[in-house]
Parts: sequence; structure tokens; C-alpha cells
Amino acid sequence: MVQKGPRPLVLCGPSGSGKSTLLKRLLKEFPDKFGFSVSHTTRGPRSGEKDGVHYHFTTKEEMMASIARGEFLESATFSGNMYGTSKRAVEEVRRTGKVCVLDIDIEGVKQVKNTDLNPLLVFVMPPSIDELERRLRARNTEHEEALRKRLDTAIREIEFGQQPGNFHIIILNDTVDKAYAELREFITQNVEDKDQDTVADENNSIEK
Ligand SMILES: Nc1ncnc2c1ncn2[C@@H]1O[C@H](COP(=O)(O)OP(=O)(O)OP(=O)(O)O)[C@@H](O)[C@H]1O
Repeated sequence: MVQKGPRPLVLCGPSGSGKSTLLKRLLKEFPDKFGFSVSHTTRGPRSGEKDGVHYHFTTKEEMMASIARGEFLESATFSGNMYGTSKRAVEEVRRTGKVCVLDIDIEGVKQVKNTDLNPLLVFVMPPSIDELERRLRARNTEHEEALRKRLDTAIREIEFGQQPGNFHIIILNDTVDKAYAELREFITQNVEDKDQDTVADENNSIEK
């Protein structure tokens, strides 16, 4: 399939590793360069959420049929509701000339690797589990049990992130300034006006 527009960017990493922090900086510096795809979900809309804007609201039956037709890049179920990114949603961002950013977990990354999306794959790595715990506690967004669960998951995610061939680059988020500089450099080297065959693939063999 011939894909138009810049290559999508996947940001993956444990909860609290700093994906949103880095993305916020990127969007601040380049407000018109990046866009997010609109995900599908089978959960009902919350107040103020608009169909086609915040999510594409759909039913379980429709979504499963669509997945079976190969129309989704990745999907997952959280607390009984399905969520996923359709190929069309990414293409819509891409057509505008923006880099489509996907903030997905490792299961999503594994699925995306089996499609023809060919994104740049970035893994954001915390300096240590202890530091990750400190940051999550300081963020103060989770109850103890949820926090424990996130830290347990983080150990598995870091293992996957560090395996050679899983990502084009591993960015250690030690200080935000350093991590951001690294991300910025990687993106400018690999996204700018280049198509599918970029330096990232020449230098790194990414395993499917
Ligand atoms: N280099 C850093 N040094 C210190 N604190 C940081 C650093 N990077 C991020 N933080 C802080 O750590 C917390 C987690 O960061 P952030 O919310 O960006 O993580 P995330 O990967 O987007 O998490 P989630 O997947 O849960 O959305 C935030 O409070 C953020 O301000």
C-alpha cells in the first residue's frame, strides 16, 4: 500500500515514564506538525464527548466485525470496553501532512508491527523502577492498588522495551531536557519529508 504523508510516531513506555510530558513539549514547539488519531470505543460517551471528535463511538458487534475485516491497527479491552485505532483514523491525520502520534502500550505495539503502518517506534524509559514510583506518587493520580499494578506492569514493559529489535530508539527520561533533546533529534532525523524507507530502518533491524 502506498501511504501518503509523514510516517507515524509511536510513543510507548510504562505509565509515568514521561510520554505525555515529552509530547507536550513537542506540541508546544511544533504546534502544527503533530496530530492524534481519533480512537474507537464501545463505551458510552461521557458528558461533553462528541462522536468523531473525542472518540468514534461504536458497538461491540460493529467493532469486532471491523477488526475481523482488518480495519484496525490495534485494539484492546479495558474494564469490559473495547478501544482501538483504525487504519482510517491514522490515514486521516496523515493526509493533513501531520505526523500522527500514537501513544500505545506494548500490546498495541506488537499489533502495529503486524500491519503496514511502519511507524517510528520510540520507547520512553524511566531511570529506575524506584524513580518511576516516586514520579507516579508525586503525580498523585492513582490509588495505591492502581499504582502497584502500574509498577508491576512497568517491569514487563521495560523488559520488552529493552529487547533489541523492538524499538528504533530507547529514550532514557532522566532529565526532561535531555530526553526531549534526544526525542527531537530523532524525529527531525527520521520524520522530516521522508517516506517509508528512513534512516531508522537502515540503522536498526526492527523485528516484527
Ligand atoms: N525527567 C523527569 N524528571 C522528573 N519528573 C518527571 C520527568 N518526566 C516526567 N516527570 C513527571 O513524572 C510524572 C509522569 O509523567 P507523565 O505523566 O508524562 O508520564 P506518562 O508516561 O505520560 O504516563 P501515563 O502513561 O500514565 O499517561 C509527571 O508528574 C511528570 O511531571
